[in-house]
Amino acid sequence: MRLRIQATSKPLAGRYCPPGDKSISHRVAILGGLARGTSVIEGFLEAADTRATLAAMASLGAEVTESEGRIRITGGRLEAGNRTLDLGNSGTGMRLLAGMLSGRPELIGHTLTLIGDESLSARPMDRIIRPLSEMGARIGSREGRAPLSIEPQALHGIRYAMPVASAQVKSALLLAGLVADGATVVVEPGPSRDHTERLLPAFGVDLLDGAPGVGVRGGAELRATELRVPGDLSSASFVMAAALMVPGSRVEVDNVGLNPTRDGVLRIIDAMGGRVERLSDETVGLEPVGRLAVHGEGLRGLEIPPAWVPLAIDEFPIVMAMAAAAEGETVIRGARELRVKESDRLAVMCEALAAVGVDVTETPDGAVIRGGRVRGGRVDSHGDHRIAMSMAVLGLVSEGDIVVERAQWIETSYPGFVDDMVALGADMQWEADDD
Ligand SMILES: O=C(O)C1=C[C@@H](OP(=O)(O)O)[C@@H](O)[C@H](O)C1
Ligand SMILES: C=C(OP(=O)(O)O)C(=O)O
Repeated sequence: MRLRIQATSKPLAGRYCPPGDKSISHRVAILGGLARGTSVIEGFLEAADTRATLAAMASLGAEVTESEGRIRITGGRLEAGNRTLDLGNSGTGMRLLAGMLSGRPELIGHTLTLIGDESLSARPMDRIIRPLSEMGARIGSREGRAPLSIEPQALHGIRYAMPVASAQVKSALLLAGLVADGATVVVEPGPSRDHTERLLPAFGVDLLDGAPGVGVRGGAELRATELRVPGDLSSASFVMAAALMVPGSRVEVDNVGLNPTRDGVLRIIDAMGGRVERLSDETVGLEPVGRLAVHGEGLRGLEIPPAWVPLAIDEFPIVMAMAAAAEGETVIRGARELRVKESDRLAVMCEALAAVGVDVTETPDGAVIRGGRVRGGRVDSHGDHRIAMSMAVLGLVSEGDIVVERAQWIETSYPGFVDDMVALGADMQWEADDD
């Protein structure tokens, strides 16, 4: 399916509630499946990635039911069996499950195979295989890539200094550490999202302060819990960018997660001169959540401090789209990690921006974007949800239409994206492919 976007003639306006947080939903599916009892989860993200993780836990024996917008997960009894688990497009699902499964005592003697789609099968898994193997895990791979075949083994804790800030690596090790002998401690080179650390205590697991790292001691029994998943700031950032880019817009964003380990996009918007008011702040359960008002009053280019990159790692495609619509030059450095996401996001965004007439130069670890004129044209999502949504947002301020081919990949993280944008006044429509 392709998505056609017309420049909007009127400001965007209204109140908007983002879908549930993807990172937290993955973690809740896994921890709920491990915990004894029934966990009740409100706001779980209904999207392809999180459904894949939930389905994997169900095929490992967790009971999952859904009613009245809540899911109930009854866990604590993983079933042995030789199974193939399909994680689709989801790096988080594959890496966290690999960590969780690699030491499960009830699965020793069996082999679990983790597979994914073409994009996921090209992404590096050696970053988890190496430290998990150090703990005693046995994980086969195709030269460090999926499919992964996991033969659960008794594990021992390690102290691991991570070479890159990655919440997926950190979480894979902490999940493995839940059943390892002794303490497992991870030390990051810089902060990455800390949802796993916030959730573990809610499921009855004490964290170890391994300053400057964080850890767990093996053997804790997880207990079911009730919690509400906040709205996803990464998904909301597409709508926020649209409101910032279309002059005169005012959009209120409700119930959005404001965890400081992943609010880099708010820092970037602020440094671009974008006006985002914090109307309220509260802590819902374990995570800070708030209500924001976003105003379309213009943006200017900036040099993004490399230290902010891990705090906004998934927002770079939309930041690049904002930079294209901003006045002046934006410089991105220290963002090589973007090359190993669902697509090579530096290459693909630079190609897409150039295709719609933006003056952009790709660099080995970033890009230089000179904002101003966006002519319009046809681009391909490269099977990457965030590329599709970023280019769709840019279509709102482009001279001619932007057409995004293979935009159905939006389903990966945000199936309601087009409906939400249209409800706020955007002009975008699905078109069937020609053939
Ligand atoms: O832990 C998580 O939920 C995520 C961590 C990030 O990946 P890395 O850990 O590879 O940086 C991010 O890109 C991904 O969308 C979600
Ligand atoms: C990188 C992403 O997800 P994952 O690594 O889970 O595929 C993303 O959602 O942008």
